[in-house]
Amino acid sequence: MGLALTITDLVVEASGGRHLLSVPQLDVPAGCHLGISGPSGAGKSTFLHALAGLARRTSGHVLWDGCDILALRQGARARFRRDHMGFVFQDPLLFEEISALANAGVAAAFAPRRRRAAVTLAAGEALTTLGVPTRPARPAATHSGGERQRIALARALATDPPILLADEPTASLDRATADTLADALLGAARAAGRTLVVVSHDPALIARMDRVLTLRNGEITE
Ligand SMILES: Nc1ncnc2c1ncn2[C@@H]1O[C@H](COP(=O)(O)OP(=O)(O)OP(=O)(O)O)[C@@H](O)[C@H]1O
Repeated sequence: MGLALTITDLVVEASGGRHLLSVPQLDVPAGCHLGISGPSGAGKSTFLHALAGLARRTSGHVLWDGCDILALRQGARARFRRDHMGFVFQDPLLFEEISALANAGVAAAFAPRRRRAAVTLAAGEALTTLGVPTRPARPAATHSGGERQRIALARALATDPPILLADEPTASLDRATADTLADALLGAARAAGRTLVVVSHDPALIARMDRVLTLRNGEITE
């Protein structure tokens, strides 16, 4: 099941003090599929980074089921991300020399010892569900663009995170491949009631979200 998001008085500043992002209040229920759109430079990636506690010079509150990620120290934030969040980016960011399964299960190396086998198992299951061929094993570099992005999605799902954060997940894919990835992303979110936040310029992907926020100059317009 997903986590609910509550933001109050969130401000992210540039080093000179300029406001890159300002979100006075936002409530997103658990399991919601939230789309973030807006022109280039509007603050979309900054918003996503703030949700994960990764943005610098941040003030205010970002609560996931009541836990304020901005109030946690660095180590606790990293553990919160590890235990609750899966990330997908425009670039799949794979280790090119190792297999799809080794990539999808890479979180096992960082998981608590008792969870490692489950992460590896879930990685294999996610690849199967997403239709990524894994046998015979071959380097990730030899997989197609669409497969590579689905390997990245399987990697995000292997820890069974209640929150999925995606930044332009379809931007490097052609239309048909982008639609397949969108099916996979939304299917994975829906299957486990995950809270999904997707930053995208892709109107077809954004149109499939439960709710869409448009960012302009660092401020939200619904
Ligand atoms: N550390 C920083 N210092 C100063 N300016 C920054 C910093 N990080 C981001 N910015 C600026 O903040 C604005 C928002 O950046 P952001 O990457 O969030 O935009 P975006 O909406 O995701 O854009 P795009 O769609 O092009 O990826 C941009 O003008 C960017 O140059």
